[in-house]
Amino acid sequence: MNNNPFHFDCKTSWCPGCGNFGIIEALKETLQELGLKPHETVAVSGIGQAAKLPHYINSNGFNGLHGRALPVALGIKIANKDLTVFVNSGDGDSYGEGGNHLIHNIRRNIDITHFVHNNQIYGLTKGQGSPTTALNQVTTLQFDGVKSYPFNPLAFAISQDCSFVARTFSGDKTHMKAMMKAAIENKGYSLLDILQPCVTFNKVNTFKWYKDRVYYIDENYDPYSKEEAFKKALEWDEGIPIGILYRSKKPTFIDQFHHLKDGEPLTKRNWSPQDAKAFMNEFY
Ligand SMILES: Cc1ncc(C[n+]2csc(CCOP(=O)(O)OP(=O)(O)O)c2C)c(N)n1
Repeated sequence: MNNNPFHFDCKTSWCPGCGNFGIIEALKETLQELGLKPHETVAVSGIGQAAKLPHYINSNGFNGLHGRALPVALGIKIANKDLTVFVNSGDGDSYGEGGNHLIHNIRRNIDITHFVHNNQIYGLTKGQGSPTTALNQVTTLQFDGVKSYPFNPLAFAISQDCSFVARTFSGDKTHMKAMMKAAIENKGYSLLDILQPCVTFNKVNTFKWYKDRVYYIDENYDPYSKEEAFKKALEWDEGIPIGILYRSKKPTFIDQFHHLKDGEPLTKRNWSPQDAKAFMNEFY
């Protein structure tokens, strides 16, 4: 008997040993420990193995098109600012097909949390190189190795003054929960990159590979220093820092529009045509 209100008794189509199991358990426990109720939360995703998560958790959910989780999450949050909205999607969905939305979500700073299940491969479509696959790594499609240079999501987010930038590892539940809690509590767009092995299609970045490299960021580290954060984000091969790399203080998207910020969530208002016009005028 599982007493977590976010627990949904169902079968998954994830492979035995997949990092997604640890991630969903950590997420359910974090949401419960934050005192949230399922009806107050929305899990949003795109397409992929990670993106199946909204099907397996007892919250509201929206499974969008590939790469389109962020604009859906943004729309939901604007429509009902009282909801806790989080995105769970893969590195392909988030940094490849959804890369353009990543840029503009960082700019807008909407108050949502983005959990990227980063297994450094396209899992659902059977092992092609993703934006975070290492250079020259042989995959099921790139027989001669990947010839595109890998994307560094954290360095990119830091360079754009993202509100919250952190990394964790799916083999460390305590750390994952601490990062998830901090990310959800942050007011603004929070990017949490979760290193996660794909046991079937990525034979390089295994549990052991990550375990041998990850190290905790020192507790005296100052996440408000952009220079330090950038240096941390560039570390990889000899040691992979996990923890909060960067925070920046800036207003959220909703806080900058009094029509959105003040009063009831949009979904609870009685709209007259004049109200709707005034509302739209603020945006254009
Ligand atoms: C526009 C579009 N392009 C490509 C696809 C095919 N496709 C579906 S899922 C996927 C890869 C998913 O990989 P990732 O986001 O890393 O998640 P994972 O399955 O590894 O969890 C691709 C390429 C699609 N459905 N739509």
